[in-house]
Amino acid sequence: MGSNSISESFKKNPLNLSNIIPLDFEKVPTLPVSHTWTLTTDPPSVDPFAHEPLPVIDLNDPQAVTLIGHACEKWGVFQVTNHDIPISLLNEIEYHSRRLFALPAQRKLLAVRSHDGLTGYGLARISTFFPKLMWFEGFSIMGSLMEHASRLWPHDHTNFCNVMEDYQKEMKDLTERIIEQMFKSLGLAQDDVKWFKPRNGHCEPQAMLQLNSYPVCPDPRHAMGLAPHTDSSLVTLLYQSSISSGLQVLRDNIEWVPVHPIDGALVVNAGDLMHIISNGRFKSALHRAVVNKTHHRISIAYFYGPPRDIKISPSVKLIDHDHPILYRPVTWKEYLDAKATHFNKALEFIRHDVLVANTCNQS
Ligand SMILES: C=C1C[C@]23C[C@H]1CC[C@H]2[C@@]12CCC[C@@](C)(C(=O)O1)[C@H]2[C@@H]3C(=O)O
Ligand SMILES: O=C(O)CCC(=O)C(=O)O
Ligand SMILES: [Fe+2]
Repeated sequence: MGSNSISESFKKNPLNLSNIIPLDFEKVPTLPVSHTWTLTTDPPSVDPFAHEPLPVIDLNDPQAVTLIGHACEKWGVFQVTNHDIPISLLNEIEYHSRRLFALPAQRKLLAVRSHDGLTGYGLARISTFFPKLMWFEGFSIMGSLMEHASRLWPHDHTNFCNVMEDYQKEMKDLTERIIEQMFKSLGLAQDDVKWFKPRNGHCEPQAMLQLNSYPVCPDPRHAMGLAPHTDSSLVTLLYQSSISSGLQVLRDNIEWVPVHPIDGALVVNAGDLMHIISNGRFKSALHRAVVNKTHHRISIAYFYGPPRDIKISPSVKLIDHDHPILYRPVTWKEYLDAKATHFNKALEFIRHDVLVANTCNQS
């Protein structure tokens, strides 16, 4: 793979084993100190009628483009219905994810992610930035899966692999449909974002699939499922099974608002790269996942990003006297490098006006 593929970023920013290997959650009756957070994750005291609710958009709505634009400006997150992903496929991916996480810990560790790799079992990459560990285990998939899957199920991984592959194909098409609508709402046409779905098609987007598992937790108020972060992608599509909620979005920098699961709906997250292209017009929302005492929660995130070597920068159409350019061009790989060092300050690091300072630091 070329030096600008996102997996190069994981090689360059390897993790420590203690930030990869999850706890054997079934074996701990109480919350260990290593997983006890000082802040409580109490349910937000939001008056459901005090604010505009998080948008739910019917993709067949003739107004969909406008609605998506508004949702991205106000929230950076929304849910979509009528997306044409068969419910049977959503059920299947949930079934296979649950089957994976239900394996004994020792078995799962046979497929653990390497310290500089992407595919495999482990904690979230952002774990390094927090003093406490998360009540979380994940399985990341980028590119070929066979090797890891056959360690989990030596004789019986074909179904798992097929479902993961089908799901990624469907997600790619849907994500591109939604991105097209986002671009439209910004007034951008095919010619303004040439790398996106090029007609000759030799410029493949990079994407990765992440199965998230939040086991039942003995003390959810003092635990964290997935700590607050923004997604580094262009767009992330999240399927959260309707069994239990857990995803929350920070509204106006003040309060955590739950994203209630809607049967068969998908959550769309505008990522940091979309924020950059839109020159700050679209939010990439800070979100987190909390855990609970009764239900093992599963979610499946599909991160979509530009092809390697493609520099993402604010669209010239969105820059004018009143809207000066905010960010300098970055590839996804460069952005992930910045994220691996600066985490939630990565966007500040690539601000256009700090260009000189950064260049000096690197030399
Ligand atoms: C393509 C991506 C998106 C990454 C980084 C890279 C590979 C791993 C992804 C996740 C998956 C789990 C949540 C997250 C926050 C994490 O810790 O690792 C994601 C992160 C990001 O959105 O920054
Ligand atoms: O599990 C969730 O609801 C959130 C997952 C998430 O934010 C992610 O995978 O980036
Ligand atoms: Fe996320």
